[in-house]
Amino acid sequence: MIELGVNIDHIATVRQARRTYEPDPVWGAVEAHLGGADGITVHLREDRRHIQDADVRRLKETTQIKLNLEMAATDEMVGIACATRPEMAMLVPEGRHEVTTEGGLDIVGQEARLKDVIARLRDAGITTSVFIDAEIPQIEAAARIGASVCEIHTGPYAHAFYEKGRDAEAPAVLAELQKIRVAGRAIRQLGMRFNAGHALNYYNIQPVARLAGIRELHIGHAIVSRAVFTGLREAVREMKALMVAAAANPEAE
Ligand SMILES: CC(=O)[C@@H](O)[C@H](O)COP(=O)(O)O
Ligand SMILES: NCC(=O)COP(=O)(O)O
Repeated sequence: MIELGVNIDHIATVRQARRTYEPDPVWGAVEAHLGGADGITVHLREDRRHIQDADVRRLKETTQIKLNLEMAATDEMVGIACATRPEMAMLVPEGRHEVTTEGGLDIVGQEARLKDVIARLRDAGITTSVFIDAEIPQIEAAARIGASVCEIHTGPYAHAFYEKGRDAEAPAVLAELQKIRVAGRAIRQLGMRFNAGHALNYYNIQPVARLAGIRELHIGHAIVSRAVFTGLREAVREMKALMVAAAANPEAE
């Protein structure tokens, strides 16, 4: 069964706009769970622009579904992850001036250091994931450093989909989807779990959810945006229904 991890960063973004106590991401996690989420994702950024350290601790204590902590591969973040022990930690690249994550992690260029980070997380009992572009050298490097999961960056696919008038059959969209498909095959052949995420929404989700062997999709901005108008539980329910319907007719292997 395909799983949905709901990224609740932007509940904290609204809270931090006033540096106050509401809306509370922990309430968001409960609502997402009740809407059918299989997991909760938060990105504890080095600049703490949205999610705060205390949020991660409170989520770990209260959330009854899996917690996925997105983090830069720094000593500070590894320390927080090992102390908090989320079910999964995903290494992501971070730029101080980016609005959101702009690309996948370059594992090839820093294998020895990332291998050590992955080992420290694994020794703490945390499932290790890496956020990477749909490129075979990065997938092979992920396997070499001992990652258990690869989350393929779906941003290029999502941007092509939007730019081509939300036409899922446009050649540029099909080309980006094909890169994710090929990446997924390589990830599975190397014995890792095939996840995907970034900029997925209610319109572009189904071709990705149909890919052979896809296990988990992480979606935040689109769900929290819709939740402003429908409530989070309903926004999660609608996304999960689209995913499950698509995954019921998966692509052939
Ligand atoms: C790794 C990824 O694709 C996103 O989840 C991103 O890291 C979320 O961070 P923001 O919520 O700050 O955009
Ligand atoms: N890792 C991707 C994620 O958690 C959600 O990304 P987005 O849907 O907020 O772009």
